Amino acid sequence: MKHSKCVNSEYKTCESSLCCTKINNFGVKRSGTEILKNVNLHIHCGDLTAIIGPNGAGKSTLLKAILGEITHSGELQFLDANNGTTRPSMGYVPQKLDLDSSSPTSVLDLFAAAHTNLPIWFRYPKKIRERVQKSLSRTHGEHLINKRLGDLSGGELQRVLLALALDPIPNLLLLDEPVSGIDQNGLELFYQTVSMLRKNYDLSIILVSHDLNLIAEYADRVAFVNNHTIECCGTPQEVFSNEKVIQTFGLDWSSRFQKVEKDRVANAFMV
Ligand SMILES: Nc1ncnc2c1ncn2[C@@H]1O[C@H](COP(=O)(O)OP(=O)(O)OP(=O)(O)O)[C@@H](O)[C@H]1O
Repeated sequence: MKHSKCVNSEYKTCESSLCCTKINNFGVKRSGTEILKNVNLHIHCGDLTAIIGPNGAGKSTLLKAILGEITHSGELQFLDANNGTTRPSMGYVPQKLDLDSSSPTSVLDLFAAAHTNLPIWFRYPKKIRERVQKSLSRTHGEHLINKRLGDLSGGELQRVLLALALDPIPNLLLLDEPVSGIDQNGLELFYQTVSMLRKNYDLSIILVSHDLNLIAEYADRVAFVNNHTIECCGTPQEVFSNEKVIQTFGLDWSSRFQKVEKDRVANAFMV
């Protein structure tokens, strides 16, 4: 079988898009141990880039380094055709959140705390409630506004955190997919929402993911993190037919992609 040759991180030239984020030569050491080295990645506006890799490969570490939450070497650039080179604004949804499930804090309180200096025993101005309602509608979570955070299901909490990360709309959205607490339907809905958001807002999205089926369906690009670096990057089809990826996940996806391509051609003739 012929495997695709993946080139570390480069897949499009920045000139082809109005903006892009460049991760240049990132390295991370924690407690004296090298977690990541020579990580290079270019993300274009409107692209959903999935980060995959085995457990402990450094996927969450990469997101935290991009956020500036942990120290790293290398640099992050945001190139915007209109504004030149700047630092991108970022939204982030973590993999897990340690919530006190007995706390009376509501979804509205959470947003108000992020957007105002008002103590939570104050009655919120109407415009705050309207802004939160609008934010939640982006992820189909309007009905959750008065719910206690501790009462939200895994999928509902994910929708609330996604809405919060999108207010205001960032240049770069970083999502660490939860590995527990969300069922398959909830995950599918999450991917559909993310996919729709990137189109509507021309957002650059980096998503750490464990669900290869959903990535194959929704991601524009995939980066495979292994042995402390990005070993392979390209379209889902390119990455899933790479030998190292097949070995790591024990899967051969080439027949699946041939079927997807056959269905696409068949559908095109039926129109
Ligand atoms: N604060 C820390 N100090 C030292 N090592 C750490 C620290 N945080 C994480 N690590 C190590 O860094 C490596 C990468 O962790 P990370 O959480 O980024 O992996 P991951 O690819 O996101 O894993 P998973 O798929 O299991 O979520 C792991 O070996 C982890 O033990």
